[in-house]
Amino acid sequence: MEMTPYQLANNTPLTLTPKFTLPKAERPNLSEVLPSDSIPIIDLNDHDIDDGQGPSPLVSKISQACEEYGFFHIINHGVPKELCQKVLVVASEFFQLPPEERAQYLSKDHRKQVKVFSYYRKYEGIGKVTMWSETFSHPWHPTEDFTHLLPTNPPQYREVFAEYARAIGVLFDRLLSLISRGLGLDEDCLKRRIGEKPGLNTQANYYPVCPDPELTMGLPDHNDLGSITVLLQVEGVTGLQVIKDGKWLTVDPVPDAFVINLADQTQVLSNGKFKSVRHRAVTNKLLPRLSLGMFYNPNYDTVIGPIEDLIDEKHPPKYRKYSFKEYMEEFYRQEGKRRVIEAFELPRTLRTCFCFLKNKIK
Ligand SMILES: O=C(O)CCC(=O)C(=O)O
Ligand SMILES: [Fe+2]
Repeated sequence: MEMTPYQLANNTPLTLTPKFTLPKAERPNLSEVLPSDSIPIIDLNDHDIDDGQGPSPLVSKISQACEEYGFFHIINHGVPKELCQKVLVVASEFFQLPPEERAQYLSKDHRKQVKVFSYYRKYEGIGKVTMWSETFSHPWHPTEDFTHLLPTNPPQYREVFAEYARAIGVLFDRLLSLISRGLGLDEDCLKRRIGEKPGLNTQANYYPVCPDPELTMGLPDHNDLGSITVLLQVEGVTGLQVIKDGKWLTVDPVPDAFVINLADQTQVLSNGKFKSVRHRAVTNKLLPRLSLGMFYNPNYDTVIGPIEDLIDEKHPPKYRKYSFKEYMEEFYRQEGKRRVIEAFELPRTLRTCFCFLKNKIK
């Protein structure tokens, strides 16, 4: 049965024309992707009192997951199930609006706060290939600054989103504090280092049904930019994959869970102890998929670099200090390659020198 293709906001039908087809070497190779059984599921209700001997069982589990995977699920996270369902409904209704209604948000200008766009990658000899998805992105806090820019259709969008953002704000504080303690730091350390007035953005990714998922990608492989990401995915439709020991693993949705993934700034702040993991989203033949990421980024003026308490002779700094503005300039310079922190790595010879200078660079 022929399906009617999804109409992107720019009124292009999403079909397997060369514009949306990946060169052979870049295809997802789905038969080689492994199942996700091993990705940790962490219960936030676990025992969380430090007993004076070491971190609480909850903090130990989190820090182990951050070190080994940089990716984990959380359950019993305190965000009501109904609220998660409601936010997925309004986000998915948004993508069902007629293309001309979504088109008012179309923009390639990265400074624009509220925008609809599609990811693409440039390939040598081929040029741009557009990914099999559409993304709607906007800030999630402080709501009074941007709510008037959000859609009035679907009618509940603004209200549901504001409620979801409040709940996720509380969750971010808890996660940042658990991850900070997992690094052996005080609970406010990470949040303090990510700094004042963080850039809080959300991204709803819609992946329409694809006649041949082997030929396309929903979202190409990348690392997230900020500190941590809280991702909600619709249940029953897979698509997210992460790389572990050189192999792609699927991250199947776990009921009532969020996926937490560490992003580049946490890898740098932790001096490489905690991993920002490469991930991607593939497409599906039978069902469309929707994911909703909530991001917590430093603002442009914040200076990021390995936290001094984590540096000693055995752990010389792996990265130089940079402002988040510099990081983003590098990000845009790479045009989607998204291997940004590699540009801030210190050459090995310099790392040990920095140790001698430790007191000076504080
Ligand atoms: O759709 C997904 O599961 C992945 C989304 C993602 O990686 C992102 O928005 O950064
Ligand atoms: Fe991501």
